[in-house]
Amino acid sequence: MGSVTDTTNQYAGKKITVIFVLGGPGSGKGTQCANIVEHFGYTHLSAGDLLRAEIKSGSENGTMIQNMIKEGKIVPAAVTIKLLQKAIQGSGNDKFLIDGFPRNEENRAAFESITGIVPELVLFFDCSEEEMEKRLLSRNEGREDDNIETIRKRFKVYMESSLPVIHYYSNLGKVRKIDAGKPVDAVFEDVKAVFQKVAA
Ligand SMILES: Nc1ncnc2c1ncn2[C@@H]1O[C@H](COP(=O)(O)OP(=O)(O)O)[C@@H](O)[C@H]1O
Ligand SMILES: Nc1ccn([C@@H]2O[C@H](COP(=O)(O)OP(=O)(O)O)[C@@H](O)[C@H]2O)c(=O)n1
Ligand SMILES: [Mg+2]
Repeated sequence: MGSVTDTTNQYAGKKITVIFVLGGPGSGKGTQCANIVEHFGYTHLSAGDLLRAEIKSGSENGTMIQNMIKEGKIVPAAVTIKLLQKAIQGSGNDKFLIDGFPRNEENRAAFESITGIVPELVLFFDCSEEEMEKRLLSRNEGREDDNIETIRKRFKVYMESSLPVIHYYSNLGKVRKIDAGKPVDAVFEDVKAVFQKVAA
């Protein structure tokens, strides 16, 4: 079941490895996860993507999720965790990058108590707000939250609620901090160095 020092997770009868990928909005989490998938065989689970898919599916939670994303707020943990559990169970893989989760203390504590899963590592993409803002404003994915008003709210939530989660894992010695302000390929060089050290 796992404890804070044991990263051998038994989940639904299977041994699995989980890496949390954290960093501010626009720090490059999704971009680097795509590279990691290609080179290291992980399955990428983006909490934001799962929530957006849930809105599109017409689920009863859809309107609530949509409103929260538009306001840059964090959706209740129970909702996001259910989506992550379904994705883990349906994947057939045993190695996961969980991108954009946990984003606050409620996410973190609920995930640990509901799933018993403890992350092997936390990749932290460290990037200046100025650079993140520039990237988000030119992301062009048609997202309802990539406008300057919502971006400012997301930065505030990041500073107040998400950074403490990174500090929590930092105190456990699990955080690998990456300078995410560099070009994509240079960031991936640093990411690769971390993954080459992760036990197979
Ligand atoms: N290192 C980088 N340098 C410049 N632009 C980047 C870099 N990494 C990602 N981007 C671009 O910035 C935007 C945000 O990246 P994304 O991976 O979606 O970040 P996140 O998932 O952390 O919000 C995208 O348009 C992406 O193409
Ligand atoms: N754990 C999470 C992750 C995302 N979200 C919501 O989804 C939005 C977009 O998350 P995302 O991870 O796709 O955003 P980026 O950091 O990739 O820009 C967040 O601002 C939250 O409103 C959430 O509520 N809980
Ligand atoms: Mg993303």
